[in-house]
Amino acid sequence: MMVMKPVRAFSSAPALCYSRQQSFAQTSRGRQSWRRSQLMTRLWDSSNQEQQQSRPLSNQELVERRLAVNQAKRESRQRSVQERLDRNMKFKRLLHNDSTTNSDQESPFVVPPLYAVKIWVDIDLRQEMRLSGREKRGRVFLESGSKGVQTISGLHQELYGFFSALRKNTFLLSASVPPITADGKVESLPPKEGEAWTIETDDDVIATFQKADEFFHESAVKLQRPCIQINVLKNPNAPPPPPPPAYLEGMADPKQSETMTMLSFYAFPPQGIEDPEAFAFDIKKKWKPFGALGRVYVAHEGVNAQMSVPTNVLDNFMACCKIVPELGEHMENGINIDPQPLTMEEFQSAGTPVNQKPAPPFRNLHVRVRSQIVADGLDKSLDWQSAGYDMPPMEWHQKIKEARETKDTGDDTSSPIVLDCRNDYETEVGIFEGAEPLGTENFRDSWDVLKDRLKDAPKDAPIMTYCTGGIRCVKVGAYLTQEMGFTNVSRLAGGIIAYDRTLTEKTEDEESMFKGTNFVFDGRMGREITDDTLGTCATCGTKTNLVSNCHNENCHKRMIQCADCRTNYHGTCSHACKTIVIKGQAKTEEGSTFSETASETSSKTFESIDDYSVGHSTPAPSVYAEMEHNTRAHMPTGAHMVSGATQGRILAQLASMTREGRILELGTFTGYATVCFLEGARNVGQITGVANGNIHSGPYVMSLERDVRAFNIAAAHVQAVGEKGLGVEAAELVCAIRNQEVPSVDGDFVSSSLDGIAGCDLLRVTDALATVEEIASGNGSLNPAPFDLVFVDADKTRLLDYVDACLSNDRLLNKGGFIVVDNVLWKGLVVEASNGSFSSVADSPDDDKNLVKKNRRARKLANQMHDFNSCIVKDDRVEVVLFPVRDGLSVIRKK
Ligand SMILES: C[S@@+](CC[C@H](N)C(=O)[O-])C[C@H]1O[C@@H](n2cnc3c(N)ncnc32)[C@H](O)[C@@H]1O
Repeated sequence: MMVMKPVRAFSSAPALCYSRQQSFAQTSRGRQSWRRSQLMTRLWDSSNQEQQQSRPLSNQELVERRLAVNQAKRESRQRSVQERLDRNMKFKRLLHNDSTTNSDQESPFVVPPLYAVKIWVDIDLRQEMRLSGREKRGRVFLESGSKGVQTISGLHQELYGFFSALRKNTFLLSASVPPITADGKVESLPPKEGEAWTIETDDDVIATFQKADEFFHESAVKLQRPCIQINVLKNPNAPPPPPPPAYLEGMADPKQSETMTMLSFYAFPPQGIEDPEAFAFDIKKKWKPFGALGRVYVAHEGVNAQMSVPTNVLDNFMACCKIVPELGEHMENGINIDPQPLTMEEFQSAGTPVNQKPAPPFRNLHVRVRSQIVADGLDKSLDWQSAGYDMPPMEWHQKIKEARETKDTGDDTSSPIVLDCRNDYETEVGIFEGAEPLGTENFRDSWDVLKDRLKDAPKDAPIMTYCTGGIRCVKVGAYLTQEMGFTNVSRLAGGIIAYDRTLTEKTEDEESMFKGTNFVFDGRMGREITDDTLGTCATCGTKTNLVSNCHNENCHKRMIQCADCRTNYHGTCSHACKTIVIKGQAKTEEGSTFSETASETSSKTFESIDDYSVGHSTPAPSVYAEMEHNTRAHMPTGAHMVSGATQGRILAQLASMTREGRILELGTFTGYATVCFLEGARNVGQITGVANGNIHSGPYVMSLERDVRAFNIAAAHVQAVGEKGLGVEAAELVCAIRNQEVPSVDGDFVSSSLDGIAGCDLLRVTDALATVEEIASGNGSLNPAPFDLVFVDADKTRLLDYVDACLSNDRLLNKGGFIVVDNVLWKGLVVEASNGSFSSVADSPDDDKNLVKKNRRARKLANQMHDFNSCIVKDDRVEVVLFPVRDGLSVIRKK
């Protein structure tokens, strides 16, 4: 678990940068940075400052510092939005009470005096601002009197809070008396000619609210409170929006691009990057229109980027990079472009598969601030501008060819020393002829290797270095010349990527001196340059050039592994990691397999009560983890719906406690809980001695599902369990489902049984509620013997109907039986629902439409869940215990 350090831990070098920041603060970017540094200065622990002054920021500190700044900004924005929302909510409640308890017009303001302000927005401005529905039908309540809005800036603030897209100086305000319908409803219509007055000054604001008061008292129609309409009009004199930068002119729509181009570049600008955070923020914003993806590192020393850009906007992207002062001419060798763009289809599967599914090389654009763009581990910074000769690829090609020929003649005394400055796993799958690998596991180890390798070399020995894209050789070149005193150092300009491209572009049928695969730092993990297979699978020893990272997050070792082993080992490097991945746990001893390793707990330390509780509960058989993995592989977007280990154990235990082990599940999904129930029902059968349970008697599970795909996966799972039980063999069988197309069930019905004791039927239905109501009515085709436990886990909006079907008579659920309802805490939001105000899913002006929609749905469901919980606890036909496990599980006993 990641533990956030307290803010105090940001002990970097405020005083060190202080004077520089003061002069820097005179520029506009400087001012931004200045404000940020001021904020940070407040966060720093002054007692630590002096001793920390000269220490450069560590990577971790930089990251934490950025997180803290962003967090502070987010919190402050959220606070102000929340305050507005709370206030409006409070007003609405007060107004509601007021209107229900006090309709006396003589004293309308029992609650704080409020104005109902209708907001009408000019059509042009509406379109420009792309207003949401709520904004178009604007209404706010503003307090009057000393707490109310009395100034023009106060009124502007209210409007900025209301319209997230409203920009300073782009609008004018006027006010008018709103039209009132005969039954007292306040409408919001465009103001009539000559009936509106402008609001420009504080006096206009006061006069406007006075007018509202007058209208309230004089209106022929009875009004609940004073109201006024504020009109937001487009300012004809507003300065035109700045023209788009030249590099965006005439740009194609990146979404229409048929191909993606992979590229990389780096820059070590001589002046460095003054404020990496501001730079990262700026550059991300600049690149947004291009739909670029990738991973970019920014540090004081420069920029290092691996990206993919839609090919139809590549020229615009490059033009944009050129005018950024820190990039531009400092992008050594320009932008390193992969010779062959990928079609969109190729791109979608060019990355390393995730959960055995195709994945693109990049999914997002990450621009991250680091302490260095290539971590070198040196204790001082060298002059990156002076790093030897940047040798053009064709010259390099000739030199390597000559070296080969010389070597063939047996005289290689004058040959250059060619050093491959990449790590061992990169060198293993591809290398230049005649090159010597440094054989490092990490770039930081290069210096000792170089010292050792070159200790006897004359200072004028020709040394040629290369790496993937050239950036590492800048550091190696600087080290060799400045620290070791070599005078004849050259580096392959643009690295292997540029070599490959240049050779392809400039020659026909010229033999590449680089053999094998060029490892690249994006999801492709390699680009084949020649078909030589040089690597050896670390797991089985066959020849392969495939490189991947171990899927066990705690290991993540980069390794060479063939496609078969990748599948068999679940993308991990060893049996140990495979077991961890399968079990979804973080710690297992080397060599253990699927076994239920309760003994591991004795030596384990625990980080939380949850961790401790899991560690001291009998572990679930490994087949369950396999089912979860299959769900993630085949239905990734719904994988969170699976009950999972903790809840699954509770469900199995509850099923084991029932009288006859008869369980009905509503919402099978991929069958995880179904198998838990089968396990419990089997346990009951083993005690009672009743076997071969079925729809009419004995231990039996019926589960209803409407989704075909989920149904098919669940069918495969329960059938595997029916065939192999719950042990290791079942785990292997279930695991095998992962890599195959799940077979479609012929029909809507699948039967299985666990250990010949507990029977199971999966039914595909159109609507579980209709089916249970039919069973409860006794008039349908299904007439199962009553169940002991009904697990309600289908649609969450009709819970009371499902429960009613269980309680209306005893056909569906036995007396003394249990109804178990999942998700009753709805991500903890029921607490906020019960308070009538949501803070964690409140709308914020910065939220995009999707988030607004998601939050609205979350609030709606939380309210419904709260209503259900409030209702069921008052129902005297049942007794309820709400367990705060996972997303909340209510166990309801039918009296
Ligand atoms: C939360 S998941 C069930 C998870 C499963 N019980 C488990 O614990 O692993 C809910 C499932 O109910 C299904 N569902 C939702 N509404 C339904 C309905 N009216 N009839 C049948 N199935 C429904 C969904 O397709 C989904 O697969």
